[in-house]
Amino acid sequence: MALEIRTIDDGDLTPWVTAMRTGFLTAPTPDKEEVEVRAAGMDLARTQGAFDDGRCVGTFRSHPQRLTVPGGAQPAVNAITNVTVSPTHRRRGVLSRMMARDLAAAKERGDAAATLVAAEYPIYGRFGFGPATTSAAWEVHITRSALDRRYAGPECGGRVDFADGATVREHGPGLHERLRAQRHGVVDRTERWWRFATGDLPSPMGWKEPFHVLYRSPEGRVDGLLTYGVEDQWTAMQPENKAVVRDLIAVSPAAERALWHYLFSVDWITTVTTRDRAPDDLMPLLLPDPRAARLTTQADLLWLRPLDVPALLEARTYAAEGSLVLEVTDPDGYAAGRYLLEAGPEGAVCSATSRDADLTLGAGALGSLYLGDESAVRLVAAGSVTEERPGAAARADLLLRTPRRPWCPDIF
Ligand SMILES: CC(=O)SCCNC(=O)CCNC(=O)[C@H](O)C(C)(C)COP(=O)(O)OP(=O)(O)OC[C@H]1O[C@@H](n2cnc3c(N)ncnc32)[C@H](O)[C@@H]1OP(=O)(O)O
Repeated sequence: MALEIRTIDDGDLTPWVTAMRTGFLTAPTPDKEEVEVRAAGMDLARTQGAFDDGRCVGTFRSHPQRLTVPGGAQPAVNAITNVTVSPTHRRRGVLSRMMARDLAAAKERGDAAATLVAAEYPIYGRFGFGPATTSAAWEVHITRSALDRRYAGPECGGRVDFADGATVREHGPGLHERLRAQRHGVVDRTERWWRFATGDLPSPMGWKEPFHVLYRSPEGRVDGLLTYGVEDQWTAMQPENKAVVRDLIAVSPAAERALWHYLFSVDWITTVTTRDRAPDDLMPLLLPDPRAARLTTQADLLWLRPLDVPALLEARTYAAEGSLVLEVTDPDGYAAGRYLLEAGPEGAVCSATSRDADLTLGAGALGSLYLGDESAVRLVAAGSVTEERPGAAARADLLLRTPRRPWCPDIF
């Protein structure tokens, strides 16, 4: 019997979760509670399974997402996740078939783009995705930072207090909404996200209660949240505890500085590790010796696949006034065309044109340039974008690049 790819129904949930766990190399059999918790967050109409003789061997699902773009707009995008094909069925085009179905549905729905976090770099370029944000992980050796650890609370009258999970669920979503309005690359967090982060829903990935700390401004506004765990370690009667940051979001520099400074000052903690930060994170600059913050990983995080080029380019703002003609190639057709972008700090107009192109680029390269993290000049030098008119790549960079780099703090 030929391999069947279809959306799943309630009766498929346990085999579907089993197949996903198999693909992700975790113990295959889920317990009932995990299946129920996962099912509550799935839209079955957007959840595909691949079935071989009735056995689920492939998983794929998507969900609605809001992505903040430069300027603060938050267009609807199609977020893809839980992609697996069992090792017994890999490299037979199963992923390609599920991806084709999902992208067609997203285009039909009018989503401006599709997004995902790639398990491995080589998988998604062929489907028109390009790496659009960079993620950084640091290990901070506090004793080498020359930081004054005498800490008497935040500057300017703000305050830092511990919070329980319920308080985080009360204040976190509003704080995150404010962050989303000001930082491009950030994606929305659902109520479920906050429940998982605070232990209110059992996480399939396991959960250990962390410490939550809120920063309040002098006016009493919650402007920052820090969530961290601690790994206990003592050597020769000396504390060498490690704080592992799970989340640090702030909507003012004062809040950001206060939360880092607080964490760097906690007794017994000599090392702080943090992942999924922006590559231009403020944190190293808060240390008298920034070399004490060692960059342990720097890699792509959010991948973006343009589906509606005019809608996407019109959603963001630009660093300068200018125009650009882009010839976008896309074997799947969704983003293909020649577009005139007339851009400026207040927004842009983008429409099909017959004018000569300034740059020729694939959908994935446009995905990489869109949030401002990548440089067109660099992609031309690497051979993945063609400059049709001298100076066009530098002009594209003047328009597209952003003062702060995009940051996607969440893996989904
Ligand atoms: C958003 C997320 O969920 S990311 C998680 C992705 N999942 C994983 O990494 C789990 C482990 N891996 C898997 O489950 C599978 O190998 C998948 C999903 C990555 C690929 O599924 P497959 O059905 O084998 O992919 P498919 O056969 O459609 O491959 C299409 C093309 O991509 C290539 N490809 C697929 N996966 C990879 C990979 N990991 N590395 C390099 N190339 C790859 C194939 O070689 C093929 O190339 P070709 O057309 O030139 O022959």
